[in-house]
Amino acid sequence: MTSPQGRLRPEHPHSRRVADLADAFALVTAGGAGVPDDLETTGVTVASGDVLPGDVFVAVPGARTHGAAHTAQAVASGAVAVVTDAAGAAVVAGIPEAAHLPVLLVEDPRGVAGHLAAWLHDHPGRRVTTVGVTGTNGKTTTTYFVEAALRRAHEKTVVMGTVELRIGDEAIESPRTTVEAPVVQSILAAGLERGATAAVMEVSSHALALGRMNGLEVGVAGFTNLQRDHLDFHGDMEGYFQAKAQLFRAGHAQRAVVVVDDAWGRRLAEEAEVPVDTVATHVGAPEAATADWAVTEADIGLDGVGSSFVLRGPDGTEHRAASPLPGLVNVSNAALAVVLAHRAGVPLADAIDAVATAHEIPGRMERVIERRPAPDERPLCLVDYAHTPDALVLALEAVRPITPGRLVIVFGSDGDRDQGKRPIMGAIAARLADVLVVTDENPRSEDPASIRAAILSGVREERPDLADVHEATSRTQAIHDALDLATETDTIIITGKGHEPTQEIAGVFHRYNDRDVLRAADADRTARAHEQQGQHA
Ligand SMILES: CC(=O)N[C@H]1[C@@H](OP(=O)(O)OP(=O)(O)OC[C@H]2O[C@@H](n3ccc(=O)[nH]c3=O)[C@H](O)[C@@H]2O)O[C@H](CO)[C@@H](O)[C@@H]1O[C@H](C)C(=O)N[C@@H](C)C(=O)N[C@H](CCC(=O)O)C(=O)O
Ligand SMILES: Nc1ncnc2c1ncn2[C@@H]1O[C@H](COP(=O)(O)OP(=O)(O)OP(=O)(O)O)[C@@H](O)[C@H]1O
Repeated sequence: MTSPQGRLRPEHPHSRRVADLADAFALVTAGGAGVPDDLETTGVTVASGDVLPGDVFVAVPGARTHGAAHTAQAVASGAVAVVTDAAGAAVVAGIPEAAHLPVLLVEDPRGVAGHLAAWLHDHPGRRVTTVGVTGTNGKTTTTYFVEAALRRAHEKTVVMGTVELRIGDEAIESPRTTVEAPVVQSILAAGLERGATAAVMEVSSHALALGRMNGLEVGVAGFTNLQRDHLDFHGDMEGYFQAKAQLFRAGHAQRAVVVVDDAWGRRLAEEAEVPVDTVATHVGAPEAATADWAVTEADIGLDGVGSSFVLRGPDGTEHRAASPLPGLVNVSNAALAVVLAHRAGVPLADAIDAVATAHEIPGRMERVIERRPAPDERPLCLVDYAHTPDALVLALEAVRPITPGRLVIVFGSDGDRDQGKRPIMGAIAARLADVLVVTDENPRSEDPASIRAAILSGVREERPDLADVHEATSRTQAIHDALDLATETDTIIITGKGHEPTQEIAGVFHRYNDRDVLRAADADRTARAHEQQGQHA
């Protein structure tokens, strides 16, 4: 079966000789067998399940398996050659289906994969305007803000991120925040083929640590912030910072825009190897005096939801701007996006105008049910992706000012991920929300009840009597419970899963989406109300 990513490959890919690829990267063949002179390739992949006929299969050693062990599947799908390390070549030598294939040796197959793909597709990243956004929180929101601005100057754009992979209006679900390096290159190549002239992408720390950006030098790199997350992978904050910092080295970006609200951003701006625009987004903070760009005023509550703000530019000129989404964090994201898009060539006024009206960002403070008075009587219901302690604080603080009644939160915490944050998240919710419904997020291989217990231990620190604290053993039930508990003056915020289309429980991905469940629960209540009215009539 072809991976859906195949749909975002170029329809008419460059065809290049495998011998030229070997020459270009000084690759030697394992065991002395040569590369047939007329052997051509049209694609590169690191995943055997994604191979299309004509691909070079780059077999990468991983934490779980060596890609080389999956060469038979790659061959069956039409791989024409294998690039791998010595250990991989030894594995391939034992696979009869691969006996006819040239095997090219390289020390670091994962590191070279993006460069091979960039070479094959003739460096598509050099022929489109590119923006990459990294940081713990705000990547998705900022990316969509930037895309809205880029669209003022480019008819067709490419978006790659957590929510989707999209060329113009053609989108597929994204398997992760940043796809493998050869996929980045083939999507850019497909974008160019279909007339896209600009691309904006989210860049995760995993991507930087695992070479997924190799082969691409983005035009402008953006940094939002660095907060506790992914310590299971990076070990400590220093390791996490160093991974992010790679995007700001020569060869990875031409220039950068860095939010300097936190100490990590200030350090990054100092250590970056490329020209940097600094942006201070906290009104009155000391950084505002020295940053190139600064938010000098911000008012929450524009249209009852978003915020208006003033952005001072490097020449001292003040620009009136706005964020369409609630909370000061989105002022931060909007300010960063405006400067990123401007540095990527969009006139400043157009960038400001476009960002101010970029409402639709899936699962990011998404307004799913509007506040409605009786007879319907519904609370305002938001779906938000906050899944780190800092993001949770900011999300709850953003929603408090637009909540006349009680703040109701439905939340959980991921299984098989940083365990330390569970009680911290519980304590934050207990402190900043009024009513808590503790439930599951993606339990993965863990026992869901023990994850909830860890969250509840943090809740108890703040609220020993567990008043207004509920536990629901399914997320769907939790959402129904929240709707039962809330009245029209309350706000329900469902955090942690955002746009996610599935819930992973015990190794199985179930179709699940907070927004859809919320809408169904809302429709269910409406139907029940009508039924009751019918009975009373
Ligand atoms: C920690 C991490 O990122 N691991 C990635 C890493 O896994 P790994 O080194 O263990 O690789 P492996 O599974 O042993 O496989 C080795 C090689 O064999 C290949 N293979 C494997 C099986 C097979 O049948 N056929 C095949 O070809 C794989 O494609 C791979 O190239 O390399 C694999 C492919 O090369 C990735 O699939 C895998 O991402 C896993 C799925 C993952 O969950 N990554 C997450 C943590 C991630 O990257 N998240 C960030 C966002 C984080 C955030 O901000 O929230 C992201 O960018 O999405
Ligand atoms: N600039 C910011 N600073 C802190 N928190 C933020 C910021 N922007 C957004 N958030 C919070 O973090 C959550 C995630 O936002 P968003 O999806 O834009 O970030 P992300 O970096 O893409 O996260 P992920 O990589 O986990 O998808 C939001 O729902 C919001 O609550």
